[in-house]
Amino acid sequence: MEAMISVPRPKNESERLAALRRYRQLDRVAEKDFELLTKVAAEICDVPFALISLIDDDHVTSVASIGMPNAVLARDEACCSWAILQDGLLEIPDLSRDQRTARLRLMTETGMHMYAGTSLSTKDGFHIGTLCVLDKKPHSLNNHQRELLSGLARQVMALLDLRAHEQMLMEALVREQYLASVDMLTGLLNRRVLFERFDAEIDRSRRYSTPLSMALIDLDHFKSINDTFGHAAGDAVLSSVGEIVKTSIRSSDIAGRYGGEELCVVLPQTTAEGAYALAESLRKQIEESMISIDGKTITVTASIGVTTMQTNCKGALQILNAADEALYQAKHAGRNKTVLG
Ligand SMILES: Nc1nc2c(ncn2[C@@H]2O[C@H](COP(=O)(O)OP(=O)(O)OP(=O)(O)O)[C@@H](O)[C@H]2O)c(=O)[nH]1
Repeated sequence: MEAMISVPRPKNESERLAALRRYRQLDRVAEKDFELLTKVAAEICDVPFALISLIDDDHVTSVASIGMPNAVLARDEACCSWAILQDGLLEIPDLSRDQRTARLRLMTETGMHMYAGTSLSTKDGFHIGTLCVLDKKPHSLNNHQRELLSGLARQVMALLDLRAHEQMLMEALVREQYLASVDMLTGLLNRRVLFERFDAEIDRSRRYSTPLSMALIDLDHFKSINDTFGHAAGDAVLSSVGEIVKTSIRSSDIAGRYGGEELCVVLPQTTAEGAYALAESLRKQIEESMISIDGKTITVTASIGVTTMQTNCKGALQILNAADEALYQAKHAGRNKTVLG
């Protein structure tokens, strides 16, 4: 048996692959809109099969199809790999009579005989995939069908562009929302979002009569850490404490940076005892942590004020004041302590 022909790569292959990556998520989305376009292609060309394929480094993946299920083929096994080598339509009226395709499993195993595929070309001219039609009977398309198939490929590309843009916008939005809500140093919520979420939790707690507690964490003698080791070291300490807090709380808890070296954890559906236990665990973890910076190891302790929302609570400020008062007592009692107010 003759060996299968290996399909040459386009001259601009690496740039072509980079262009394809801009549409990276789309090969996982078999969308109804794309399927409809394959159906239209099959109708126009009066054939039972049509596919939209994206052509990656080694594979050709059909992302939408009619008449056959979506599949992944090795690049040397796909007619589409030949189609992207040229501009315009590649038409092979009988695969068995063309030396490029006569050995393809598509032909020998599934009995496919006719192929017509047109490249999906990006605005900068890279052929990232194809819209193609197939038939088990050998035949050619007429000029009208060729023209419509090429026009339809441009519509497929326009839809791919639209989806890629939507995706980019969504990612940018998620990134913006993240940047606008997180304190970069500690990785916890910033003060504004912390208070928005805190207010919402107060409302929820009132409505459902569930407990709500909070812990205010203040690093001890932080000024002397800055003075001794430098501001960058102080930042590293804050970042490390932020990480301890982030990894110790539940996903329903809300942790934020309240002020310079003060962190705040809002604990929905948590009693005073539960909040005290969590605060103690945080305090111990902070005390035991060794923060290495520039070959030096820095240790730090924290004082924590814990409080829980009372039934007659007037709002966030009242809870914060109570936690602050408990924190003051923790500092007054010698620091590295948790006080329940
Ligand atoms: N490195 C660094 N330092 C900060 C940051 N925000 C606030 N600080 C410093 O934190 C220090 C807080 O000092 P103080 O309020 O006197 O409190 P303290 O030294 O921790 O003393 P006690 O709280 O009483 O134990 C100040 O020196 C601030 O400049 C920050 O983002 N990075």
